[in-house]
Amino acid sequence: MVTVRIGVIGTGAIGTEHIRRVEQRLSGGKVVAVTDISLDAARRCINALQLDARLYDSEDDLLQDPSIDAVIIASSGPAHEGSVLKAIDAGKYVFVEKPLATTVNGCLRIVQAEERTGKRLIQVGFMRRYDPRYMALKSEIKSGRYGAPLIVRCVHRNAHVDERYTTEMAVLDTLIHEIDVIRWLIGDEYVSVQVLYPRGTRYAHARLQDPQIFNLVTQSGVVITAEVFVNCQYGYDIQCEVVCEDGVISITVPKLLDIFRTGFRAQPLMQDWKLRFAEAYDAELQDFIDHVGRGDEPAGPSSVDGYIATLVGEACVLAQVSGEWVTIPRPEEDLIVKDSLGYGRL
Ligand SMILES: NC(=O)C1=CN([C@@H]2O[C@H](COP(=O)(O)OP(=O)(O)OC[C@H]3O[C@@H](n4cnc5c(N)ncnc54)[C@H](O)[C@@H]3O)[C@@H](O)[C@H]2O)C=CC1
Ligand SMILES: O=C1[C@H](O)[C@H](O)[C@@H](O)[C@H](O)[C@H]1O
Repeated sequence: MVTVRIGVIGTGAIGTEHIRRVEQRLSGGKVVAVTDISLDAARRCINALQLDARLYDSEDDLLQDPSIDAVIIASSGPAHEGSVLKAIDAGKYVFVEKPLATTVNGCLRIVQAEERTGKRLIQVGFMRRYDPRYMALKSEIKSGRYGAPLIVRCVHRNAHVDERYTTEMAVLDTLIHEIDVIRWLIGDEYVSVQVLYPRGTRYAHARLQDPQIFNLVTQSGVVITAEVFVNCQYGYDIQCEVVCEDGVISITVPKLLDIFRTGFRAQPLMQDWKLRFAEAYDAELQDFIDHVGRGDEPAGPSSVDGYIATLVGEACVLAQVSGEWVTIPRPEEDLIVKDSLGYGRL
């Protein structure tokens, strides 16, 4: 096992978190280079984490460094396609935050470019597949003890978002986690989607519909109701309940503490994704580093998973605009075959 030398493109919120975990918590990896479209952001990250890493003026320069084995792409979503394609061209392994790309065609360009190399290079940051609660939920469903899944109810609530967050971002920035993790949980593909807009909260800015309810149907007829509410005020609340023929299985809200005081019992709630999914982020990146360090191909969520998530996401955006039920195109047949052969399946 060699130490995987990592370059990071995008040193914002999650980029900095990923660098911190590689440097301070995980094994087998070292961040040796960083870049960001804002060099100040990259310098702040190097200083804050006291990194022994080279600052590159651009991703092009970073990707030309032959000593770099792999890159973590944690820039803003619209930038992912270009960076991933350049990284594939430079022969680097790639861990890319979701979404793989913000358009279906962009995802297909990536899948085809990766395929031309003859090996798997990409892992997508769908970390919920590595969350102990989602893993336990999947294991219970797969056991068959509860019969077939019939209905899935999800809640994805953030306390607040800022003015940059738009109605459409509720899909490729937020709901995309449910889109990926539910198809992984129940092993089924989506066929249609409808969006409902309940009465809007006064806390949402003028250009944001909030909350939103996404109703999705799968090939086997499972109905998924996913609530996205990004100004819920009280905290970061991620829920998932699977109703099966012989029982109901749901993910519990993680308990930090039980606080007792006169007349009250309270449990503090997590306020954002960093803490709620800390174990999952560590596990997904450790998995990536372990595979690359052994000379194996990444085995986590694949470029095909990223393509399918954006394909479904595009249909969700159409449903947001039309207010009608939208048919979700079937993923390209050969890609499904490849994916069904365990390509990127955990
Ligand atoms: N898996 C998860 O739970 C989470 C995933 N994300 C994803 O991670 C990505 C980044 O999100 P945040 O860190 O919250 O955003 P952020 O805005 O805090 O950071 C993005 C960084 O990328 C840089 N950047 C933008 N365009 C660039 C380009 N073309 N080249 C290089 N750097 C560029 C920006 O200057 C900024 O420093 C997004 O795709 C987001 O969806 C974010 C939060 C949680
Ligand atoms: O990927 C993420 C985070 O994991 C949160 O769940 C979302 O609410 C956020 O919008 C997104 O960036």
